[in-house]
Amino acid sequence: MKLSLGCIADDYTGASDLANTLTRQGLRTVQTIGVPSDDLALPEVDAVVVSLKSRSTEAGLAVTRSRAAEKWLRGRGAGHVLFKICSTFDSTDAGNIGPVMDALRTDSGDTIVLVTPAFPETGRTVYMGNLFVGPVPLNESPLKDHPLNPMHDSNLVRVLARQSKTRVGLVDLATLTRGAAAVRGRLADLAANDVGAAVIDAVFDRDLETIGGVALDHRLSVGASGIGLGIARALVASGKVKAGAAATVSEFAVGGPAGCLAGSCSQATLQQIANAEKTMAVLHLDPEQVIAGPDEVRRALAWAGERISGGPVLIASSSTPDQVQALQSRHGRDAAGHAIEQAMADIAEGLVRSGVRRLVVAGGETSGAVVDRLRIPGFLVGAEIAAGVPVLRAVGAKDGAMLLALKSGNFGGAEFFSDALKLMR
Ligand SMILES: Nc1ncnc2c1ncn2[C@@H]1O[C@H](COP(=O)(O)OP(=O)(O)OP(=O)(O)O)[C@@H](O)[C@H]1O
Ligand SMILES: O=C(O)[C@@H](O)C(=O)CO
Repeated sequence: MKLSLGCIADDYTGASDLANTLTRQGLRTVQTIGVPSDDLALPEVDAVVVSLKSRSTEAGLAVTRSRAAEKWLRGRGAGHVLFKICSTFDSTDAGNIGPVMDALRTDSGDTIVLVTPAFPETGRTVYMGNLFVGPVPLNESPLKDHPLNPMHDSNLVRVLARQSKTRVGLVDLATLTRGAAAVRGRLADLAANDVGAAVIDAVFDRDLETIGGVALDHRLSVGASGIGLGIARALVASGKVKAGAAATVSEFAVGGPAGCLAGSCSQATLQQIANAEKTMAVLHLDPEQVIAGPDEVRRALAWAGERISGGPVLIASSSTPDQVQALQSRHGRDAAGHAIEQAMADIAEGLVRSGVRRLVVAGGETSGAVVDRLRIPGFLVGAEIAAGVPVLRAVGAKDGAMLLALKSGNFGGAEFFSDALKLMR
């Protein structure tokens, strides 16, 4: 297997978002959980998205894991590697986007790296280096209240410069609009001035197509699904990937009981949970009790056990920003987050033990904890539930056939949970 594109995603929902985008553009794509072991039978594919849980870990660990993934991908022939970050640039001044980018740039030998989290289909656009979420700058969006990576600066040149050892420059929309040659010229000027990373504006998919073509001159790029779309279209346009070759994923029904878990506290998820109350049984965990010990997990599993044969259930730890802040001030941000993630993984494990084979999970970190606990080594991409969220069919799972949907916190429409289950037969 010789890969046309290798991808390293810093969380699992982000990985399935990217795998979805690549598949929709015609690339045969598989999402793996971590660096695949040699005995994992992978189908013939154009792209592999290695999912890491490295967005919110200590930066050194994120670097080590990302380098191992890059080595594996290069070893399978990937000439270009995309480091997939969040379309809302989730990170702190300690990392991890800058440190991982720096390390991968050194390994790849590139003088300059293109960086853009733009993903217009989900309202993420970049102008003059400033990231917008829908109509508002990042720092005015709900991301300012993110439980792990609150974003208070929308200027990505500044944000990345605080994280990276290299100088960071900008390729603005005016340059991009003049075409690929103008972008190449600007990159050459920046590189000549010792700038190692260039944030590039993008507002429309056509901007990403230009960016994708230029990115393939290099061995590394950094961004969200939008740049993935651009690169995929460039690979197809250049004939390196045969258009429409994407494998059709088996559609056989998995059936049985279905469960949903929400650990995301994003505004979008809170609204989706409120709407789910109309169509399924919903249990709101008491986060304080989750941290106190295992009884809250037992209570949740007993509650689910009484209802699951009658229809899908949703179990949520999600709270409002004020409640999240209060909990974090009592227990610490990381300790609270970790305890709740592990409780969600315990609940997922219990649900699967009781026969659930269709599972929807909301939240990147939450999804990471759940998928790790279920020891699922990889996924093939099925139908698209919402922009950036596909149905995933597990490959090589010890529990046999299984369908999952891993929803990024901010993604999906108001009825996401029922929309997902309608497609997860
Ligand atoms: N009630 C709560 N109070 C404090 N923290 C919580 C609560 N419920 C969940 N959490 C934690 O908040 C974090 C949510 O992160 P997660 O990545 O799962 O969602 P997200 O950030 O909205 O999604 P994404 O990363 O896909 O955008 C997790 O660490 C989770 O354990
Ligand atoms: O890019 C995004 O917004 C998502 O794929 C994601 O990474 C959220 O965790």
